[in-house]
Amino acid sequence: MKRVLILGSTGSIGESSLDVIRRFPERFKVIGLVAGRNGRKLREQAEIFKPEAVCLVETQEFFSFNGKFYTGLKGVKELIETVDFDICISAISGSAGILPTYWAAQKGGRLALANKESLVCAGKFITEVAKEIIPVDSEHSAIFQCLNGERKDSVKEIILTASGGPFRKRENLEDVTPEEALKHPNWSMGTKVTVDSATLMNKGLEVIEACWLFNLPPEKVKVVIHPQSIVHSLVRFSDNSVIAQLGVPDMRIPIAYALSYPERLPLEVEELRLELFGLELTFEEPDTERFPCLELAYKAFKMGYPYPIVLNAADEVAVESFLKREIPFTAIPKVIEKTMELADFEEPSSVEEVVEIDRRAKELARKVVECL
Ligand SMILES: NC(=O)C1=CN([C@@H]2O[C@H](COP(=O)(O)OP(=O)(O)OC[C@H]3O[C@@H](n4cnc5c(N)ncnc54)[C@H](OP(=O)(O)O)[C@@H]3O)[C@@H](O)[C@H]2O)C=CC1
Ligand SMILES: CC(=O)[C@@H](O)[C@H](O)COP(=O)(O)O
Ligand SMILES: [Mn+2]
Repeated sequence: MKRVLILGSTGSIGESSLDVIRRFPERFKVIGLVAGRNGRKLREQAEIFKPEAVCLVETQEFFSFNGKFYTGLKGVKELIETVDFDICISAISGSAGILPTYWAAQKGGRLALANKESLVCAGKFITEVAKEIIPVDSEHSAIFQCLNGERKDSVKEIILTASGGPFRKRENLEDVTPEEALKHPNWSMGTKVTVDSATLMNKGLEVIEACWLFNLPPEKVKVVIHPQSIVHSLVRFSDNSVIAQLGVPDMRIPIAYALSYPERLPLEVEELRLELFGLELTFEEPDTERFPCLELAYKAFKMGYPYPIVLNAADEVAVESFLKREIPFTAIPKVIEKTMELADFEEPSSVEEVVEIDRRAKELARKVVECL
């Protein structure tokens, strides 16, 4: 029986994780749940899964519950230190996930990682302390599966697939609305990652995530647009064999794999039936002129610390401003580029310094937004 802690249990990945765990009660037990501000949903989850401890980080709200109740960021730290878990699913959205992910990695056990922002910003520190990281992000889970049993020196390059988002074919991006940006063609996800998919920043963050996870230089991490989101990613080997992982777009598949690796669970989700649907699998180059965020991410990673932290912070501010209709969709990459230009921060020497740079870079990005 594996004891599972979920950071971000009330979100899209959190709920899909609970759905997987619920199907295998003999294999997994929920031991702790951490959420931001959705006390109502956390309470329902606590009633069903009966964890030893819960934490609401962003409100002082409290509900009576037969276990330990923590609040605030200090509360997450205490919960992680106190609760004895085998697997932590890291699924808080954004840079709010950096410290909880780091603390969970430090504690030992398996880190089932969905929160890509924590690797983008603090990959150096998290990979230093983590005992085992199994990716949950669909592309990285695909790469991880393709690399299974292969020698690292046989890898020529990895190829991340990107759906291209809802605006792949749209001429004019100036008048894009938040409602349109929140309609992902294939995946149902939280708001931040959905808008990032529409700008291609999600793929940029995933390139950096892949560099840390698989210890590869950015030159060996490529991106191809694949609008059907069936091929989740590919690896090209030294003999020019290409191995890919395919499946229906359902996050319960990579979540289940991260929980059960090296085994596979008998997971009842929709089968991929290519012959029934006459499904076409197509691939094309990303359009980096209309979607500059992808190139900005490569640039930030090549520039090194602290630029990936600044990139991510500015993106979070820009996405929030776009969703509040303060800036147009096309201003998102402009805010990020300008914030990176103005940023004058030192290289961080600890995860606490990463968090401080994130805070200051967000302040700077807000000023950039005001000046637009
Ligand atoms: N959704 C998906 O299919 C995929 C997501 N990912 C990544 O997984 C992560 C989560 O994404 P997703 O589930 O879509 O996001 P959601 O927005 O659906 O959920 C975010 C979760 O984080 C919690 N949260 C937010 N802020 C804080 C905070 N300060 N402290 C503690 N908890 C907080 C929310 O709590 P509350 O709601 O209670 O406020 C919620 O539980 C992201 O990094 C994303 O990029 C990666 C691949 C696929
Ligand atoms: C499901 C998942 O892993 C998301 O990160 C997904 O990749 C988003 O789709 P895009 O390919 O459009 O970024
Ligand atoms: Mn992904």
